Amino acid sequence: MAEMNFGGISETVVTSREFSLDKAREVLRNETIAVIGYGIQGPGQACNLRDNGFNVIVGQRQGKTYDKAVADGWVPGETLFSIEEAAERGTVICMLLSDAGQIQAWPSVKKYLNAGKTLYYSHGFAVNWSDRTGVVPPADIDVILVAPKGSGTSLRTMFKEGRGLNCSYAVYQDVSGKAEEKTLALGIGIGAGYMFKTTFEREAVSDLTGERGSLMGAIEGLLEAQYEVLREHGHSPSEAFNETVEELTQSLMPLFAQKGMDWMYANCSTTAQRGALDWAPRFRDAIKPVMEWLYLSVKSGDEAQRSIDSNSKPDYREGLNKELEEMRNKEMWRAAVSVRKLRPEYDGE
Ligand SMILES: NC(=O)C1=CN([C@@H]2O[C@H](COP(=O)(O)OP(=O)(O)OC[C@H]3O[C@@H](n4cnc5c(N)ncnc54)[C@H](O)[C@@H]3O)[C@@H](O)[C@H]2O)C=CC1
Ligand SMILES: CC(=O)[C@](C)(O)C(=O)O
Ligand SMILES: [Mg+2]
Ligand SMILES: [Mg+2]
Repeated sequence: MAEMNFGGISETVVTSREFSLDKAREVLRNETIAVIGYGIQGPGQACNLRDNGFNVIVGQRQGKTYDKAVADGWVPGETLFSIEEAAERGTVICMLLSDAGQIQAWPSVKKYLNAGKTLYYSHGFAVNWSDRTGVVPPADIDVILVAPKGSGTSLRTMFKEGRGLNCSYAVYQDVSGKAEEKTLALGIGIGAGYMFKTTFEREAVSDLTGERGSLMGAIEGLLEAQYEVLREHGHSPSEAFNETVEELTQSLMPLFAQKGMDWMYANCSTTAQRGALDWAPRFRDAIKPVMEWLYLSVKSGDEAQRSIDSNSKPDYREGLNKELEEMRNKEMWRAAVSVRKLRPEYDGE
């Protein structure tokens, strides 16, 4: 564990310097890690754990993602099973079904959660909103969390590049007295870059806020608003797209990712700096009430309920795909396809 100063506030973080991969392997030596669900997080975590030398099996229902598991080298009857069979065989049960799927599958997983097993999550959702999910873990098992702060797809690609994706970690129930050490071992095993400590409640609330806010919902809304205004005032799609998205992702975001926002500012014109410094507080003040509304909507459980209700429908996937198709077909994102093709490094992908 290392104490790190985050802008004046001291926090505990854990990296592979404090908790080595060898130590992680030692801690989980006698465990069979059952990754239940093979959607986005499942493949990232299961494949990283396997490549890191852990004893891993996968549980997934039949269908497209089961076939993906086979293509990734999981062998039916040896390392790939139905959800129930994996839950029975595993000693560490990693609940990586969709959050709505976890509710439906809970009765068939719960019956295999015997004393001595460990229940692992990558989200605080199921347990934090137990009044809505019905998920109440048995009292005689460890319940822990490692939540990658990014897509399972990035978890895997960053691992292959020798990098690591940051994760939060939490212990909800420590029966064995070893819950924290198992949590950290699993975090290192799945390829965490560093881990910061949280609780199930704080993870659930911050995660739903972040993804609805600046990470996904707010950024999409902001980009659309600017693109629409430029187009409504006669600017061409290529100009509107470049000035709204392409310059942000290709030039300016990497600058503030590397050395902070003031560094990005310092590398832009004095004209840009003057204007952006004036407009940033206006945007902050206009957006903050919506952020507050969002936070309270998450905190009250309303957002969790909405996601449970819509994602529990049998045709939820078709519905989501249709909405993504509508997004893809917007002029802004069709313009993006052409812009990407014009990048000098474009290689047909
Ligand atoms: N997608 C991501 O990268 C991230 C996800 N998480 C968390 O990780 C967990 C897994 O999320 P994803 O990988 O996005 O899940 P997902 O939406 O990709 O679903 C995983 C699998 O669940 C199965 N499934 C869904 N409903 C089912 C049901 N009723 N019965 C049986 N199987 C069912 C599907 O076959 C699917 O392959 C969630 O708790 C999520 O909040 C955390 C960080 C990032
Ligand atoms: C990728 C991630 O961490 C999200 C946005 O919270 C999610 O996929 O739920
Ligand atoms: Mg997240
Ligand atoms: Mg999330």
